[in-house]
Amino acid sequence: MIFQLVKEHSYMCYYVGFLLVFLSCLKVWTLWCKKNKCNSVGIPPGNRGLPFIGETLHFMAAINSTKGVYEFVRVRRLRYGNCFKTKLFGETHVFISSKESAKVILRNEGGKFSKKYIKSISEILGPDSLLCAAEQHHKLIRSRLFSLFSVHSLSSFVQLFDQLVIETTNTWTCGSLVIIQDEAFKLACKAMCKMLISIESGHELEAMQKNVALVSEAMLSLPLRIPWTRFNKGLQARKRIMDILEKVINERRGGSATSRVDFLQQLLTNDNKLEKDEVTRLTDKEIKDNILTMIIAGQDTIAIAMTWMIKFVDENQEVLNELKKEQVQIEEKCRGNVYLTLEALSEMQYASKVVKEALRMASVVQWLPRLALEDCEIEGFKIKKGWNINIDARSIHHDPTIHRDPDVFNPSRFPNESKPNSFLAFGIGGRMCLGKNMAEAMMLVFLHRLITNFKWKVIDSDSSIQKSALFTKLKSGYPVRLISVKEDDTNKKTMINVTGCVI
Ligand code: HEM
Repeated sequence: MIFQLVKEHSYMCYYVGFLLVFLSCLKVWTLWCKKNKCNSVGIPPGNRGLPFIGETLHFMAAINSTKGVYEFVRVRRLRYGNCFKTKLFGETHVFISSKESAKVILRNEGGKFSKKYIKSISEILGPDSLLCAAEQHHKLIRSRLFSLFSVHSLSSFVQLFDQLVIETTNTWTCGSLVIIQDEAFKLACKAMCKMLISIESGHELEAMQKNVALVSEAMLSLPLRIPWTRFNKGLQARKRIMDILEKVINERRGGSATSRVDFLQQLLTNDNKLEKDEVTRLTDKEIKDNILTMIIAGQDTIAIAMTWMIKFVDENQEVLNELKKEQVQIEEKCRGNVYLTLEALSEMQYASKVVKEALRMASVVQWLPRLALEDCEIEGFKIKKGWNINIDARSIHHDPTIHRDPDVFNPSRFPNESKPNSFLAFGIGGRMCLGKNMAEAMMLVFLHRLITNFKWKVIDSDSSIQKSALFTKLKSGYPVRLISVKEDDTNKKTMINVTGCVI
């Protein structure tokens, strides 16, 4: 009889089944919300989103939008304030935008915090990368890499970089269209490959450039090892870079090319001086991960920073004029030298402020990630062990209580507004950028050569951000039409008559 009933009213069964599933889901959802509410007393405000995935989909949507991934953070900071939490890729993330908390967390005097990147970044860079290594391991690697960034190395690097910039700018003719970001990217990659492993041209350099670009693109992606995904392509590119590095290391260990003067050779030579079992020796795996780290850390960041700097300068003609005055004077003074020197850079006082202001405004690295190693309290909220803590550098850089008129490009605000812990472009504390001086020097050299050799007209001033980029990369790449400024017969600088130059 029941069988008969079911047969005649089968659609009823579907309704009842659907109702039961719906009610069960509702019950689970209510219990989940109740549990979260009980647990949320004293913890930062925010939306943990859907079970398991949290707000990952919103985060991925921001990554794939032209407003850039920071939009995800900006919107929530406006909604919840200086400290909020969210859930990404199955983990709790807290974002904090106060310089007082930045000091406590980044200086890490109590040893309560470590570094932690999201999975896509840490897998691409490798477990032995200085950027990702946990505390003790980090100290060991940093102490070994630190010596590579001496004043002596910086001095040689300035000349090397200037040589590359001159070679590149010599190929730019009056009227040529140049995409600043692409050129800066190629320059930075060339400089890093030469400085680190003496790869400077040909097939190997091309392969490096291609693979490094794929690795960079994979840093902010869903960490799925599925063929054709950005992440998987990045992992494959990483493997190819590792193979190139392994080949170079083996050649050096085998005795060939040991006369090279580069970072890799310094690491290997220093290693040989240590006893075989000494703990401070770096393994080949550590060397490879960190050469890759330095290529990545020193390429995208610098190319993007240079591009924003040129954009800001162009949009602020008074700054440009002031800068020109200073740079032309320095050029006159350095006339006898083929390349710029560290001394010449130290005289670029106004340009140094321009570099710093560009880094503040652009906030290329938008937040600095850490991991809470124990339960603690931040900004009056409870933070649990294992949570990811992100210091929102961009918001601190644009905080009107710290920087007056924060959205105005005003290099002269420095040094007056140099308040402690409020300039985080390179981080602060024990994990501060190792390449800070190098990066500033590169920006000064690039600025000097561009300003003293060219005027330019911007072709696309759109500020949209490139999708899927880890840093605030301009989508347009900032294309400009160049007009050269040449020396006349009497060796004086004159602006070339631009008639005849197609602009
Ligand atoms: C404008 C360019 C650059 C910017 C904005 C920048 C910014 C940063 C930031 C924000 C950090 C992380 C700080 C933290 O988490 O507390 C960092 C780390 C690092 N940067 Fe840079 N960087 C730049 C260029 C370079 C260059 C040229 C190199 C050298 C090749 C370099 C090498 C590194 C390394 C090795 C680390 C890891 C330091 C550690 O964890 O001990 N960076 N950088």
